[in-house]
Amino acid sequence: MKNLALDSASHALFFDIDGTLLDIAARPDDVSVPASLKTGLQQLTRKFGGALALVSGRSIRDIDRLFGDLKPRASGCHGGELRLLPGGDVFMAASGRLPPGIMDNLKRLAASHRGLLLEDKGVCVAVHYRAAPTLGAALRYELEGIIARSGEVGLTVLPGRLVYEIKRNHVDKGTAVAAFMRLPAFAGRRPVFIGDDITDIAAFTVVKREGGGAWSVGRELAPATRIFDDASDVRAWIAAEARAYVQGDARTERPAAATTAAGYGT
Ligand SMILES: O=P(O)(O)OC[C@H]1O[C@H](O[C@H]2O[C@H](CO)[C@@H](O)[C@H](O)[C@H]2O)[C@H](O)[C@@H](O)[C@@H]1O
Ligand SMILES: [Mg+2]
Repeated sequence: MKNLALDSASHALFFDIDGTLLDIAARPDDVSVPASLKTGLQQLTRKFGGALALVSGRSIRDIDRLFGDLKPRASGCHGGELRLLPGGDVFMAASGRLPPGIMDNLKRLAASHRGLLLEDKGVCVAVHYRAAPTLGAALRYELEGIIARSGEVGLTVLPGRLVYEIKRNHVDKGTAVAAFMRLPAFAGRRPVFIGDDITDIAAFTVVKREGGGAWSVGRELAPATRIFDDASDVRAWIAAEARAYVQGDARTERPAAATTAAGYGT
């Protein structure tokens, strides 16, 4: 773990989930969320005056299944869903579910290839091929064909870690970060985004434009500067930052600005 002290009064934090906070597992449901991570994120949220959000390809419903009571500010489905306030309402930044015709074709495709797993997330869908890694390029070709033949415009195939995501192309993790940065709890702060995948590059680009930090996990992902070795390295950093806050370490901490009684800004 590197020594990366951030000023909690002037930075905002954004975390990707899979591969960044959580270790990669064979299937989406196989991941585990350590209790210490939930506690650490809760403490960091207070430390940074509420300026913390999870920005994921998972749906917010799935994020809540994993993180339980935390109910953080979050974006799901690669910018397609937004929950701007902790525990608040989720609204769709992308326009509706994928058309039934496309879903039917995706189901047929998944049923005809051993090892494919369809994850229907509502405003986006993931086609996982971790159990059939050699399908990669051919699968992408098939997916682009399904979209083209549907006549639906504005959809894109986004490659991730042994997965292709089908999503609306007017939203991404960058549009999600920009939406959070307009909120009072975030405005004027320098955003730091931590992510592990090419699906995070849109967010890296936005935080760099805002004068913030783009930190990747496990590999170089321009324009990010690689900082963390893996997800356990990120979790250790969160735990250390949270510990310093709880212990009131006078050398690194300043009172968080504009927090409510619950510790969350607006
Ligand atoms: O943006 P993220 O928070 O990183 O989410 C990206 C996708 O993560 C999940 O899939 C990935 O992680 C799984 C569990 O480790 C793994 O089995 C799979 O191969 C990975 O692609 C999630 O299932 C997707 O919905 C997210 O979009
Ligand atoms: Mg990730």
